[in-house]
Amino acid sequence: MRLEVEDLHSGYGRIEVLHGISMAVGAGESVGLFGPNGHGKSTLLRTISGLVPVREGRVRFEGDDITGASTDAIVGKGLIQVAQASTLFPRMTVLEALTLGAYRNAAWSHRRETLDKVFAIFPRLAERRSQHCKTLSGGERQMAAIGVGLMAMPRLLILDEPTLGLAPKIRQELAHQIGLVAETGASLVVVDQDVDLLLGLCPRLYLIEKGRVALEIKDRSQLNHQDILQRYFGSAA
Ligand SMILES: Nc1ncnc2c1ncn2[C@@H]1O[C@H](COP(=O)(O)OP(=O)(O)OP(=O)(O)O)[C@@H](O)[C@H]1O
Repeated sequence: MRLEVEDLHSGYGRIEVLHGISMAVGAGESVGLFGPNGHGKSTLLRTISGLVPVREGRVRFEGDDITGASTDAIVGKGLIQVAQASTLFPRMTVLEALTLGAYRNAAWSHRRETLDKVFAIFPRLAERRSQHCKTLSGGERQMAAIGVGLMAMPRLLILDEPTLGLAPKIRQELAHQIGLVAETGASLVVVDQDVDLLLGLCPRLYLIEKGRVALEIKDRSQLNHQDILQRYFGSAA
């Protein structure tokens, strides 16, 4: 298993947000997380990445126990969480930001080949390599944020709502590109509100409700969209 999360508890101050989450991601597997707003998806991702402390439970990455490890150590192992696109370095060019993404030791010596792969997945980034990040459109900025993550040569890439706020057409383009990212061999964990998009990308999904795994969908062919809506919103509207 690339990632194993066992009975994970975490939260902020006196509030516990995750009440014992267990989940796993295999090598090269793409796993989707969805569920109502504010029920702990981002907290789960941030706890896995070491940004929020673990209170109870275990996180293992490629067999190593990384519970309580520093974010540096976690990133060093190739567990990469893509930053919010809005926090991309505004004054850097696309090329500078991408190059910075390769700072991890293991990735630096491969940065030229990796850059070619990133440009092959995201041709718009190649076209805009000299443009400042702050002048990119929302969709392009998201592509750049994922590109920066890819430059670190991730073993597992975490995407928290990559299509948030994007128009349907650009959302489709990005979904296709995330599919190409999955083909690079990196495992993916993707949170998105767009359940159709997740179903297209991820053979396995977890529904997160009230800080717990409410449902694991192992075979998407057995579940149609209506069923998910029923489960998710309490109606098949
Ligand atoms: N930095 C923080 N300090 C205190 N409480 C927080 C913090 N971040 C999140 N929370 C709270 O933790 C709970 C879970 O939030 P979280 O962002 O993990 O949910 P989510 O499922 O990712 O929702 P969304 O889809 O809206 O991002 C919410 O009640 C939220 O208000």
